[in-house]
Amino acid sequence: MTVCEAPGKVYLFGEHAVVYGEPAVPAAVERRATVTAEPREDDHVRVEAEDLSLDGFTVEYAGGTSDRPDVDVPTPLVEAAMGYVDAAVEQARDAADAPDAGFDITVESDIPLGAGLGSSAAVVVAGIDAATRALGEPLDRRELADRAYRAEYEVQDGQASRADTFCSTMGGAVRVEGDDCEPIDAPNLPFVVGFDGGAGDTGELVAGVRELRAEHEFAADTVESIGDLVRAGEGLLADANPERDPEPALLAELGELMDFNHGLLAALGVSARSLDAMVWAARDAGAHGAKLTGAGGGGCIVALDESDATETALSFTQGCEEAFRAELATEGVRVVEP
Ligand SMILES: Nc1ncnc2c1ncn2[C@@H]1O[C@H](COP(=O)(O)OP(=O)(O)OP(=O)(O)O)[C@@H](O)[C@H]1O
Ligand SMILES: C[C@@](O)(CCO)CC(=O)[O-]
Ligand SMILES: [Mg+2]
Repeated sequence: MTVCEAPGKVYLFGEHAVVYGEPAVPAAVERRATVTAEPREDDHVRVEAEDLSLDGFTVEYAGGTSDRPDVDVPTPLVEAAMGYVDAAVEQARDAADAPDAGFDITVESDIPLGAGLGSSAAVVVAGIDAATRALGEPLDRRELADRAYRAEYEVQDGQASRADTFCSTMGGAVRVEGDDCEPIDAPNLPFVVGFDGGAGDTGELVAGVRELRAEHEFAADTVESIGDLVRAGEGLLADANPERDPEPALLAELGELMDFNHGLLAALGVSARSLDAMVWAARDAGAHGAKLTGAGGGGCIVALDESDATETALSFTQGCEEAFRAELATEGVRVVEP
């Protein structure tokens, strides 16, 4: 039995635009998915997902092979819930040249699903790492990140960038532009997260932006403007001393870019009333900046505030179900039990 865990992430800048080749800067945070992989004698995949909630109810089931004969939940829901785990297992089988390898998989996670904190990427990264190690074929991090990206790309029908999975694999802050993925040195930024208790479907939200971008040149220009904003932000990070707490002036400039990024994402149709309410509550409380994080449509915002004011304000904001400080996860995917 092998146990691996991988972190979720927040986007400082660049979600959605990164799907179209613009740069993005996500940062891993200490909310993790833990996957246990135990090889089986047969070719079945049995999955127990303890922390799985879909559309307001919890799905708990044990899955057989991909047609899952022994679950009592309608197949489309099961496929929606377990698509990422299935894709991770397929990548592990391919990497180990073991097409009929069976596994008992357990997934536990403290990353809210569909909330913009990269739960899918963390599950896929930890799942591939645990399954390949269980087969005696551990992957180096670059191949692991690449295979995890291919898994998300498949599940999301081609609507995925490398950003989430590279960030969850490597930890820390990273810069992704197309196939160019690199860790970057960044100061430990004071992230505060607000969670509305809801969720958005990444594949659907990305598809919506793709359609808008194809239909209107101004939407394509908006995506390019996010890229310009990200390049400005990474320039600020490059000039900062990663060993020291960020200067107030840096936080103010980063926060201004975050505010602008949120506005552009809202123009692309991926914000929501609850996200806007939390963003404005954070700003009114004195946050340097605030924006939705991830695919949007519901879920989480991320703000910069070294004080407790934003976390307190969010906790009293109607529509905010949870507010918490998100510590930078400097370590990416790691082995809990070899
Ligand atoms: N604990 C878990 N157990 C099993 N599957 C999970 C778990 N957490 C997430 N998933 C899978 O990931 C899906 C959510 O992924 P999705 O990309 O839509 O949102 P996200 O990754 O949380 O947010 P974002 O992609 O915007 O950062 C769930 O529907 C489920 O298929
Ligand atoms: C919306 C998106 O940019 C981030 C989702 O967390 C999709 C992706 O990059 O795969
Ligand atoms: Mg995701």
